[in-house]
Amino acid sequence: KRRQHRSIPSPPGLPIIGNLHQLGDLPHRSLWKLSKEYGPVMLLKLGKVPTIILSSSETAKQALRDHDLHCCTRPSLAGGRELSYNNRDISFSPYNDYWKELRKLCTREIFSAKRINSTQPIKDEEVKKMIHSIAESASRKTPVNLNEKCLALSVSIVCRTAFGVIFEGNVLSNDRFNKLIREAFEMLGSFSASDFIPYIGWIIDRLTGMQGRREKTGQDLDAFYEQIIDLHKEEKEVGSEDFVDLLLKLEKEEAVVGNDKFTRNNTKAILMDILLAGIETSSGTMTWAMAELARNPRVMRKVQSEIRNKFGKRELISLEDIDQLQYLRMVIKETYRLHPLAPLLLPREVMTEFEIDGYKIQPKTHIHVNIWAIGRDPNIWKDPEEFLPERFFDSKIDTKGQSFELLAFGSGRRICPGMYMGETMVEFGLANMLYHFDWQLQEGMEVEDIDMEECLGFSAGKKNGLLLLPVKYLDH
Ligand code: HEM
Repeated sequence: KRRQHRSIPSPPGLPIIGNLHQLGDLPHRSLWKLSKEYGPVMLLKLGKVPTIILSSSETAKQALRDHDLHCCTRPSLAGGRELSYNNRDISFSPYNDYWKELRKLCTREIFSAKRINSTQPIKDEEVKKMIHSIAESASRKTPVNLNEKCLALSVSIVCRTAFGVIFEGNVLSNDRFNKLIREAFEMLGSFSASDFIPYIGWIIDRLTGMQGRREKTGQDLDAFYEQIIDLHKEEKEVGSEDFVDLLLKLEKEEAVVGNDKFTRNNTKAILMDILLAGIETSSGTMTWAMAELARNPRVMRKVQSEIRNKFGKRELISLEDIDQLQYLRMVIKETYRLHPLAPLLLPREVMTEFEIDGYKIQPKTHIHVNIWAIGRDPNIWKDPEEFLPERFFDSKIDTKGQSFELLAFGSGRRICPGMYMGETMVEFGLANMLYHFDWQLQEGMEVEDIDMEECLGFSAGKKNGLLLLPVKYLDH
């Protein structure tokens, strides 16, 4: 009760910009350090915007479970607005009837286990292609860039299963596409002055070139969606339509979703969600897992033995097989703990006042949950900096949104709807890469030389290429 009258701990800021300068290049790390001094509920002023940072599993639980309904809308931010055709997608839409209906529709048509499992033959084909291309590098004894391999795998799986198009030879070149996705992520992840600094913020965005980059990224992505839509011009037989056909049908019928008449912009906004939310997250998780395994040869040997001893000689480790791979699952959980791809989740905005730890949180305040900090909390995890999958042995902690120690997919109403799609892609890709190849460091390199630098901004992917030498297992 006494605490209710205290103000929320808050690091001192500067006039106009408040605490913006304290975010640094890697905000999740800067905020983690600040939280050690100011505690698990911390109030920052980002320019004019009050922002709460939650850095413990207990405070995350209070916000995302106990008070989810008070804070499950999203703030409208310049980057998201530009790329989502004015928040017409799922991720950036405010909490309203449009979001509810759209999320339901996408869950039924694309995210459900039934839909995902029905696309397994496509995934089998794409994983076989990947194994084949890695095997070529193995026979030439040339290293493989795992960032690129994992990205190519998620791009081709998502483009084929969700958009019904084969990526290679049909849409953008690999290089241009990868750059575009990276740039889009940076746009969504960077703090934009116009969101936080009244009156002059938009001038700053113009002077720094931020506004120009945002518009260019928006235009390039728009051209990409046009290509996908063009590939869907021909009418298909009933029953053979894919997800894009369904969206185009909604447009044609002038369907009303929530209170919004469904137009071409709605279609494109939804394509953006799948593209940006689905590809980098899955490929980034696979890359981090491979980097950690390369740095921890004991764990690498153990996970490979599990897969190889269970299944003997196989062309492909199938999705059903993966149910038996308990240690692989632990390796993936440990990767989510240390390298969550959305380390601050997506921002939420408070709709009605509520309390966390006795502190009053006011409407319009933004909320970030620092799951990167929670993954390193020594009160929860013994030796938190160590990659130790065994910590999940006999543990009930999972990533489904009820274990607030491990929130890689978020929790509450805004939990990631693509969780099953993402998890199966990661498990399937990793199981096969680990089964078919041994992975060696390049000559002259030691495990300590593997760099673990993160990308700038809000998505914490691996910044530099992970180059490892594949050696075909069955040739041994
Ligand atoms: C390993 C893979 C993935 C990870 C780690 C991941 C993680 C996340 C996280 C942390 C959020 C924010 C949750 C919150 O704010 O509480 C999110 C939201 C979202 N994700 Fe994922 N995701 C993955 C895969 C996917 C895939 C494959 C798709 C779709 C193809 C997808 C679509 C979405 C969408 C649409 C949202 C916004 C949900 C909303 O605001 O209602 N994700 N994801």
